[in-house]
This record gives sequence, structure tokens and C-alpha cells, in this order.
Amino acid sequence: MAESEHAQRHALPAAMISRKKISVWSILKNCIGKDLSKITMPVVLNEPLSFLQRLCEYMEYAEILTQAAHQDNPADRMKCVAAFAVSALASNWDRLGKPFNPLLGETYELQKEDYRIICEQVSHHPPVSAFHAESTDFKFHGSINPKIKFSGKNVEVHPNGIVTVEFPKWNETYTWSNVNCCVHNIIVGKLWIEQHGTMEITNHSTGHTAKLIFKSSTSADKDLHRVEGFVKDENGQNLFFLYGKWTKFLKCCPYENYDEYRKHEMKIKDDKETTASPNATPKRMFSKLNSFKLNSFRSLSIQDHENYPPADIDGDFPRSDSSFSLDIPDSTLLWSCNPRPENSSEYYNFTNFAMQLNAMDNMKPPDTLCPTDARLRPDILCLENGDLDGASKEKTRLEEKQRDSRKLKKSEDGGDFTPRWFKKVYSPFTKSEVWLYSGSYWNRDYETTNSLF
Ligand SMILES: CC(C)CCC[C@@H](C)[C@H]1CC[C@H]2[C@@H]3CC=C4C[C@@H](O)CC[C@]4(C)[C@H]3CC[C@]12C
Repeated sequence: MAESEHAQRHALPAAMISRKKISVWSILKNCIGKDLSKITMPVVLNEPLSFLQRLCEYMEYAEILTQAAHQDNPADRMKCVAAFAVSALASNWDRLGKPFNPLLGETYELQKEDYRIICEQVSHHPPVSAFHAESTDFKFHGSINPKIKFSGKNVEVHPNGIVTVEFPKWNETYTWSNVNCCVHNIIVGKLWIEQHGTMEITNHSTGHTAKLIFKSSTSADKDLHRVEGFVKDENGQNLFFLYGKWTKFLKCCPYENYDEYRKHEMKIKDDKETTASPNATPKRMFSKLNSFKLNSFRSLSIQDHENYPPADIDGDFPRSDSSFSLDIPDSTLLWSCNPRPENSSEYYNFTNFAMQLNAMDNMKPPDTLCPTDARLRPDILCLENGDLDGASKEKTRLEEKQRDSRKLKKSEDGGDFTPRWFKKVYSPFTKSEVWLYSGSYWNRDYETTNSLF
């Protein structure tokens, strides 16, 4: 489709403006316990993307879904779906800018060689963004209502909502919810981002599941960014062990290999500790207890030694995440993360994929681009061009315009906003209301769509 005809962007028009002089704490200290979507933050804390564009970043490794659709058995398909679900979060690593809140009715589209996606802001209070991606092999859709709470030291993000993958060829539907995200060190120290919690993917047609745990690293450095879990069949029998880091890779091995490896590792650890036990300190005993929990274990791979000892702790910032790795025999690599562009740190830590999201190529409203598309938001464009004052003026203007037009609509027909491209329906799979694409966006009939900007 469109992408290949256009040159890739290797940089944004202007480098980001340093936040060094700004204390995030001074802005947020009055906001403890509040919903951050209701707080006006200075645009210097933003990144030049709308949250709708940010959602499209779930698609960076869409080829894994195509791969999944081409697997002949449901366990292999589940492995790939799990890898896709983890890969979808990789771009969040080190991304500490706040995306712009989408305006009600704002849209964003993206057409790549092998799929296309359309997003719409379908509700303002609470903020809900719906998306629908499709290709010849899969559909991927859902809606996200991010709840962003500031709890003192951290910002906790709950990306409420369910996402769905469908493979028409297999008549299969998979659903899951994304894990929570935590931004650490709001008061002092270096900001850093963590995804933590449990993700349970269900194949509603066959009963296969994948349960993945995104570990919290606040207690153990070696768990930084680590993800582990199992693919199970319809009877709950473990089939595969999945392991890796959401920032780097996901690997997979048969359950039996994991089990054997685990027993072997346990024995080594045990022997070591028994030798040490005559004068065991309470700390050692604790670690022995811990080793029985087998939450995670170190392997003695080459990389380990190269990167050992790990970098020093920088305030409350966990150590380098390359110092511990897992490498179980006969594992296959399901996904590995693309490297960030070299200049990424000057550009909001964007991935190469994110760098393309504001590109206009030859799109022109209303014939070849919907007038509500986020690429046309002047505040985002100002920020992208390094014009902070312009960005903040435009942002205020747009928010006021949105308030006024909502009031006007209420007084004219008492009505609420109806999304143009999505509708709310009941889902038998999740037994809840979901936003489904109502079609026709790609007909490009935008004559009756007014600009929001
Ligand atoms: C300036 C400061 C401290 C606030 C910055 C908050 C930023 C980092 C927050 C605000 C909104 C958050 C996003 C909200 C929802 C999702 C969807 C989820 O599936 C992946 C994480 C992701 C994409 C979050 C990443 C972190 C995020 C971008």
C-alpha cells in the first residue's frame, strides 16, 4: 500500500526541547490522587503525537500476526499471538513524553504494505480511543480508556479495555487486556517506565490460553522488564514456556525443557548453598528460600559475563537490564525488538516506526485524508517543529473549541456525540460492551466530515 512509495523519515523537523529545567514534581505535586487526563500539563512534557497515534504503535510488529495466521495448529498460533502482545508494548520503553489527549471525534489512519488501521476518539469523559486494524490474514481491534493516576512517587497507568485478534481462516477470536504501566521517580531521580501485572490471552474457539507475567522489578534488579509465562491447552496442561523481556525479545521452549532446566538450575543453586550453609547468614537463607519459588533464574550464558557486574544503581533507577538473561536449550526466538534510531534520544526516544507517524506523504484532506486526522492537529505540528509557545496556544484553543462545540450541540439537539466510524455493541466473548468498527472509512467519502481543528 502507501508506505513503500514514500521516503522514510530519519528525524523530526526539530529536536526535542530539554526538560532539564522543569521539575515534573513541581507540576504534579498538587495532583496527588487525581486523574491526569483532567490536568493541564505544560506542553514541554508532551511528545508530538496524539494518543491515537501512540495506539498504532501496537502494530510495529504486525508481521507476527500474519505469521500466526499461517501456523497450522492452535498452540503455535497462540505462541505468536503472545509474542505479538508483548511486542506491542516494546515501544513504551524509555518513552517519557505525554501524548496529546485526542479531541472527541479525532481520527488517525495508517496504511502499511500489509495492513491498515483506523482509530477514533469515541468518548471524552471518560476518554476512550477505539482502533481497528485489518489485513488479509487478521483483524486486530479494541478500545483503550487509560486511567492515569499520580500516587506521589509514581504515575500509575491502567490501560483499561480489551483487545481482540481474529483469524478469519481459523474462525478464531483471541482476547486479552494490557498490563499496567508505572512511571517511576516523579519527585527525584531519573524517570523510568515499567510494565507490570498479568496478561491472560484466551483463544475463545479452542480454549487455549497464554498467561504472561510482567514482573515488577522494584524488589529485584534481575527481574527488570522480564516477562514469563505458559501456553496451555484447553485442559490447562502446560505446553510451552515463554520468557524474555518486553523491551528486547520473547523466546519459547517446550514445557518439558523448561521443567528439566529448572530442576537442573535448582540443584546447582542448592548445592552451592549447602556448601555455604555452615555459616549461612540470614540473607543467604532468605535467598535459598527464594530459590524455591523459582520466579526467575540466572543462566551462565556468555552475555552474562560480558555485562557483569551490572552498572551502578542511579538513585532509585534499577541496574542495567542486560546483565541477566535466560537461555534454555532448544528455545526459539518468537520476537526481537528493532534497535532504536541512533538519534532517538534527541527525538523523544521515538522508534523508527513512531518517527513516521506524522508524515503527510501526499495525503490531502478531504480527498485522501479525513479532515479529523491527527496529522492535521496544529498543536502537535508546532511541538514537532520545536515551537513550544505555538503548541501551547493551539492546544488551549483546540480544547476551548471542543468545549464550545459540545455546549452548542447540547443546546441544539440535547444530543451526545456519536462516533462516526465505531459503534458500541455487546461482545459475547468478553460479556461486555465493546467498540466495533462500523465500516466505510476507507471509501474516503469525507465530504460531510468537518475539521475539528
Ligand atoms: C510527564 C509525565 C511524568 C507523565 C508522562 C506519562 C506518560 C509516560 C504516560 C501517559 C499515558 C500513558 C500511556 C497510556 C496507555 C497505554 C496503553 C498501554 O497498553 C501501553 C502503555 C500506554 C501507551 C501508556 C504509556 C505511558 C503513557 C504515555
